[in-house]
Amino acid sequence: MEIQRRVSPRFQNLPNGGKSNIEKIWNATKSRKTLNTRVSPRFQNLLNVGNSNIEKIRNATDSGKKSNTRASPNSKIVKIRNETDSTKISNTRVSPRFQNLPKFEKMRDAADTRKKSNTRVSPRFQNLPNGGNSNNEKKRDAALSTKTSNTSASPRFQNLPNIEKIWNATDSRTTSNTRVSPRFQNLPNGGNSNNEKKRDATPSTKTSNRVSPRFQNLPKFEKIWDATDPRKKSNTRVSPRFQNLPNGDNSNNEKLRDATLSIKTSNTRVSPRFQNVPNVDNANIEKTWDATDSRKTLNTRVSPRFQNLPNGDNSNIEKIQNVPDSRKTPNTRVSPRLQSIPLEKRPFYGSSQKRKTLDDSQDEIMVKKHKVGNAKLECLSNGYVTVENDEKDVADLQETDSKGGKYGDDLTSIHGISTTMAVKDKLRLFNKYFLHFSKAEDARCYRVNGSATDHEIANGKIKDKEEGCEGHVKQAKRSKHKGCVTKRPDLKAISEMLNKNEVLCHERYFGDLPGIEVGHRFYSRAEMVAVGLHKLLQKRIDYIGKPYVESEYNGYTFPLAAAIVMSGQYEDDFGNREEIVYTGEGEKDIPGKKRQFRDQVMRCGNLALKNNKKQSVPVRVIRGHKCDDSYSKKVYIYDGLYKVTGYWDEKGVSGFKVFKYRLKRLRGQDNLTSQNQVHFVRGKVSRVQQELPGLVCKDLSNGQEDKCIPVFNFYNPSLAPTGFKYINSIKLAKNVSIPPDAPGCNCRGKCTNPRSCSCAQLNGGDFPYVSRDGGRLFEAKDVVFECGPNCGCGPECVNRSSQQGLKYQLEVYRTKEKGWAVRSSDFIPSGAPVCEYVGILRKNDELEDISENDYIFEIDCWHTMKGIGGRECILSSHHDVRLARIVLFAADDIPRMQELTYDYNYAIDSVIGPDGKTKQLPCFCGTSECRKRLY
Ligand SMILES: C[S@@+](CC[C@H](N)C(=O)[O-])C[C@H]1O[C@@H](n2cnc3c(N)ncnc32)[C@H](O)[C@@H]1O
Repeated sequence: MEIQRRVSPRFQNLPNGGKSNIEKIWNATKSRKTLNTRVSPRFQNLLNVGNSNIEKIRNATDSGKKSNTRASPNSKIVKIRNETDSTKISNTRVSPRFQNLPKFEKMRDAADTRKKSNTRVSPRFQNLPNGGNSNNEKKRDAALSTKTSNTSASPRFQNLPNIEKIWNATDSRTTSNTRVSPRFQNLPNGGNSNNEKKRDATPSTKTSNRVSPRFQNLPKFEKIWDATDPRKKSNTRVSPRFQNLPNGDNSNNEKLRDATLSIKTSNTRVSPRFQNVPNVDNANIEKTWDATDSRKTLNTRVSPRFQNLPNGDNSNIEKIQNVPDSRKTPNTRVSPRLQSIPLEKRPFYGSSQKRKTLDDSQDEIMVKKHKVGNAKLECLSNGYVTVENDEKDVADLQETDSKGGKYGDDLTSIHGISTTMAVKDKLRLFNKYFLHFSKAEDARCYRVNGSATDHEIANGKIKDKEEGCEGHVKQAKRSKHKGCVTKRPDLKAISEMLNKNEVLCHERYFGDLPGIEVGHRFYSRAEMVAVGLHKLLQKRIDYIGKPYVESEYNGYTFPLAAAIVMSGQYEDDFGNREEIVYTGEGEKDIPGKKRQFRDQVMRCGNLALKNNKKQSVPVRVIRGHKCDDSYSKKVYIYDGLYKVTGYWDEKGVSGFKVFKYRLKRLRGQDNLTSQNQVHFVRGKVSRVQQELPGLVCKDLSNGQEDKCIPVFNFYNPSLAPTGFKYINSIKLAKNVSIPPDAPGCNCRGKCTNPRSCSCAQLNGGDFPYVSRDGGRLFEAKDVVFECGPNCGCGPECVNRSSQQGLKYQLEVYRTKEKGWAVRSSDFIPSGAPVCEYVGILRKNDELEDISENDYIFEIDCWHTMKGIGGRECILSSHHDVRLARIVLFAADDIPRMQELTYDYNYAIDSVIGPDGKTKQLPCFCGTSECRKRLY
């Protein structure tokens, strides 16, 4: 890049005109910082803040950070970090230990190894005679000065929290060479005379020649690296092993080596991200990062995303609880700009859940969750349904509403997280397991048949042994019929959650569930179990056989039904919007089949519904429909509370006795609308677009996409978006260039074997996507390495998931208060790539008036690498993280026609206008988590 030729004044007197690698890196880093996508893209500038349904799958924990872009509350910090760490980037000397790691790892590693290969002469020694200027001397000197620099933070960092100082000090050590070691400061001439320096250098030379037997087989560079790397605040620490040794044996080198070793042993530690994920492949990339990076100190923080994962990873939570308060929250890294803002008002780059779970009373979360179960008591004792009197229904529903919800005020939130968010989090957890088991399934299928997945088999994509293994297909079909072996990841996911007590409501209870509105869609029965809406996977009637606590149900007769599913499986079911005739359960020949083979009996669920009628206890009704979008091929919609108004028995279609129940929908509830009904039908735009009301543009992409992108404006049908040019790939400003294509993998067709695919290796030894639904991101990654132009695989390869154009039928529409927005008339599954954030890639200093520009997106993979969500950095053609593509992924399953949003997470009061005054913008996202102001 042109900018690489710029040499910092600091270094202009250095050998080679300062064009050493480090210089180039330094300059490149600066250029990285200035690179921005100035976006006037297709949807990205249309995405509004809100539900964050487009976010990184890695949860809302660290969502947002869009504010970093322009408001950039912490951009300064990010820049410092970039400056220091990015020196790593172009260091081409890579420790042999890491040569097989992805380039990115190498970069990181290289940063720390740069001293060993540092052929630059410390300015301090440039005047020494050649003899004193030997490379070894220089290296030793560098090592020494590096060590000492750990003891004090560069003035640049003195206002940063400790963690930052350490981090920055670590990486800034190269520049600290000019500082005088405190050891020498009292010497004549400040200890700076060359002779002194030489004298000082000599003893350390001697000691450094002594190599612990443990290290004698290591390459020399490694030894030096071990000894010199100052990550190692631990340099000053003496390993307990050595503390009692006589001084002679207690040499610094030994200590250093020991410290190094202890760092190395941390390789066996698993990144907190993975510790709780069952059977997860503990990607080397993570381990290496943990082991080699001084940012390790951050490992003590556990992302709230994972705190509720299996086993609770208590050890890490303990760590959090034990760290000083100042480090418990993301406030550990605070831009100087924000330091004057009180702690509670500082921007928080994550979900409110994260903020909450990091405080001291997080244990209450589970307690409160259990409390949700108390709702049963309240509903029952309210007796708010009377079968005879509809007016009373309304009154009772209103009464409970006015109390702040049917479950009382304390149950409208769970530890400060709205119940809506709690439900969302559970579904995210479910999806995480789902993708995990889908991934395992991919691997299993690869082992069995080389490539085909069961999903492909089930979808009929694999028909014969040419494409898949015939035996495997037959086996899959057989097991499906027997119902004995299930490979369905949704069932595995829910059993995992049940085993680990991770479902939202452990007890069943009656009435509405907080956080689940009428119209809520679930894409399998398993999801309903996860949130406690209907807790039986197989049965249609979810009932309570006897009360959990007798005293809570004075006088009520059990069993009592809590919820029923109408899935159209019963030949005798009938229902419209307000009234249902529901067939009792049992006595079918094959579970899951329709046919009755003997008389039904009045027990279990059937008896429960009868008791519901007698005691006026309402039942939740869920309507199931066929749905191609869904992995279960069904979708289940919550339709609200119904009362049982009558029951009888009759001869069913099969000639046997069946029980029938008439249920009537309680009044005063939201109705299912075209927005929340599953049978929402919108004609495919291509055919009926002319007739669609509000259509102001047939195809915003002007034919650049395979699918047209219509624009609707129901508020002003003559107003289409203006000042907008659609592009479908990043454009480069004149002075920005993209690196040459990286070498590719040697796979053919589709990449399937992670061991032989070099791109999978770059991703830590596995593919980042699961094959399901055309590729879904399995989990959030720091950087995703996709296959590129030099790879042998074809365009259908799963590791090109974000390169395959728009997969979903997007449309732009005008909102009432937020300007233009985007939604999809297709269902989007979690982890699916939605679209790329494209625009013109410019350098910072070429952006004018950024305070007035809402569409700038700073490209900086530190966001994703540090768990900041909202987007994913993708490298495909080249491997330069500074110029990664930014792709937006679905964080959750996104129902049709729901606005696509991500949380910009602006810090309140962080946006300053051109007049120097704070700018304010009310937020209209309408979510339960709304902070009321955008900024
Ligand atoms: C990147 S643009 C999004 C596209 C924008 N809606 C448009 O029509 O151009 C961000 C701007 O959208 C508007 N916006 C997005 N989300 C909003 C929200 N929740 N409340 C209010 N305004 C919002 C604000 O004007 C914000 O500055």
